Amino acid sequence: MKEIKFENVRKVYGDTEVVKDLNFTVREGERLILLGPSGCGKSTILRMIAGLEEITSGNLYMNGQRVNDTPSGKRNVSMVFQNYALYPHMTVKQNIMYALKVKKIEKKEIERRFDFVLEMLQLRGYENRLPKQLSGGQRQRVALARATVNRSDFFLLDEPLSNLDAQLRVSARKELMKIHEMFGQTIVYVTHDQIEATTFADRIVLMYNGELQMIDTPDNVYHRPANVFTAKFIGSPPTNILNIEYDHGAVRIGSQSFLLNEIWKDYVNQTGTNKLLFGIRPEHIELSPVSAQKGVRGQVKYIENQGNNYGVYINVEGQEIIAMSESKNWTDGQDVYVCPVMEKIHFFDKDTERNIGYPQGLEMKDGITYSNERKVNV
Ligand SMILES: Nc1ncnc2c1ncn2[C@@H]1O[C@H](COP(=O)(O)OP(=O)(O)OP(=O)(O)O)[C@@H](O)[C@H]1O
Repeated sequence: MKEIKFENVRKVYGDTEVVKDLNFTVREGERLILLGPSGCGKSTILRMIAGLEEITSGNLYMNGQRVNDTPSGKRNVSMVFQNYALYPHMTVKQNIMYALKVKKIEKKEIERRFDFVLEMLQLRGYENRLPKQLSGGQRQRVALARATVNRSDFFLLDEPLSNLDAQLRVSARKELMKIHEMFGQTIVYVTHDQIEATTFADRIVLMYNGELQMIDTPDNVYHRPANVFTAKFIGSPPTNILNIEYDHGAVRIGSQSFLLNEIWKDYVNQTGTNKLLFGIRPEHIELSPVSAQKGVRGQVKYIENQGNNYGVYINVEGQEIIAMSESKNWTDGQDVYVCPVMEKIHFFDKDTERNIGYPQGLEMKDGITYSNERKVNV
């Protein structure tokens, strides 16, 4: 059971609680990404799993065993750091083989593993070089190779690709996927890059300020955000979060309103709350230059060229809304009707900022089935 379980885990430095009451399980063989802004506690969590950081309170289980007091060397983990942490005075070969020698693995088996990993990570010909004689990408592959030959149950990576350029990152990610397919380790991977997270993860743990915000698949984190923070953190530009008045199926922004479809109307009415925030992603808004019943009127503030699309910034009664448009033919000050796509809207409780959930049977246009559960954090 290559599982990692956090049970009420806290980490405190002096007076500061940097990880707060953490409860989640990393499933056997999954690729779990720890994602969140700088300082949210991602590396601390990873280092607690590795045994490099003491746990202040709570329990950490690996393979079903409580490991709070188990030294790092006995946890069956391999780790890759952002700065690779290669031994500078050792050659590529010595760096990769070092841990195996320490573990007293048979010489023939060491050579076999070394040969395999050299081939897989395209390091043949570099065996006798020192780290300083390698490029960043090559050093990164040596660090991956060193972690791979160990064949440990748990593979921990802390921003392993952040020193690489965009192209090298893509190929390194593919190599990591290959390693995972072959050895099926449980992977915990820290990044603050959401593209990296969504392309690599089976599930994402989104952290903020030491607190777990949501744990779910990349699709659900994007389409079914558990709370306002998740909705705003995932996606670029971020989800529009608007102050609204809700009244029996009408969503009012200032003096204007639009009607929800029946399925949403029934759902929100049944929750019995009208203290709501409204969420819609920029890419889920249709813009119309002419009056539209499904929308509210605003004025274009400015246009941002985003390469393949244009971000249109719109003022709706004092609130700013960003919408994506394929057209750049919008002029500053022009009236525009903002029409949210009903299948893609979100409501959050104004006080708790938690998502109130989604109506059963809400049809998603892209054919993917999302969880309709009321996602309250985990
Ligand atoms: N040894 C330490 N002593 C005191 N505070 C620390 C220590 N290590 C980390 N912290 C604090 O704990 C918080 C979480 O740090 P951590 O490195 O886990 O964040 P992170 O999410 O990995 O950030 P980044 O993406 O910038 O690496 C930060 O506020 C940091 O300043």
